[in-house]
Amino acid sequence: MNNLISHPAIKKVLLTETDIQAQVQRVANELTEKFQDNEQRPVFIAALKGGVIFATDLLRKMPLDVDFDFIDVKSYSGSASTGQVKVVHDVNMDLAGRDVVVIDDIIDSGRTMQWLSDYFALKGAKTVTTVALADKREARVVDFDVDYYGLIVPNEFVVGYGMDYNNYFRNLPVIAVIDFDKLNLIG
Ligand SMILES: O=P(O)(O)OC[C@H]1O[C@H](OP(=O)(O)OP(=O)(O)O)[C@H](O)[C@@H]1O
Ligand code: HPA
Repeated sequence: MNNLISHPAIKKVLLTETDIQAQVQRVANELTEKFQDNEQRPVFIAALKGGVIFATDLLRKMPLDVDFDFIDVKSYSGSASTGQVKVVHDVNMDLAGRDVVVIDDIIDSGRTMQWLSDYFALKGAKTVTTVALADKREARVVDFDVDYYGLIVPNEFVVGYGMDYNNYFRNLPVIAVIDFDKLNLIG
């Protein structure tokens, strides 16, 4: 089987596995400090599919008692945002009065995280904290600042560690930039 990292459509590696884990550990420490004296367990909600790999690594680095749930939202087709966030699968938990922490892989236009933040507030969350591994802040089209992030990425389409191009490269263990001229070699 071919090595995914040496796939011709992978143009440049931005972060190695070791670099990623160092940033995940830093964010885990920051969140542990924030929630360690909470009386009630915070609810960590991972946004499917991209946010799951980051969320499972993050939670295992936090020595805290937490609730864990998922929401599946979609807004991308290939590398283009449709501009509309659609809920494919909703959370199961009652969020009224809870401290909610939303985890996603990347914030690009900012639409998804802003929408999720508003959505959980409408469901009655006491607080909503946003966390993303990658912050592509140059690409924002809405005015949104994430509370905690692992790294800032350039305004290019990135893949790996949960981030995909049409469901390819999610399981790439590094974070890399895709070569759009070689996308015909995918599949
Ligand atoms: O800031 P934005 O421009 O909204 O982009 C970020 C969102 O786009 C991706 O999700 P996608 O809709 O591709 O679903 P997926 O996680 O299942 O790949 C990513 O996982 C974020 O949720
Ligand atoms: O750069 C990106 N890569 C993967 N998924 C994404 N969703 C929004 N931006 C991106």
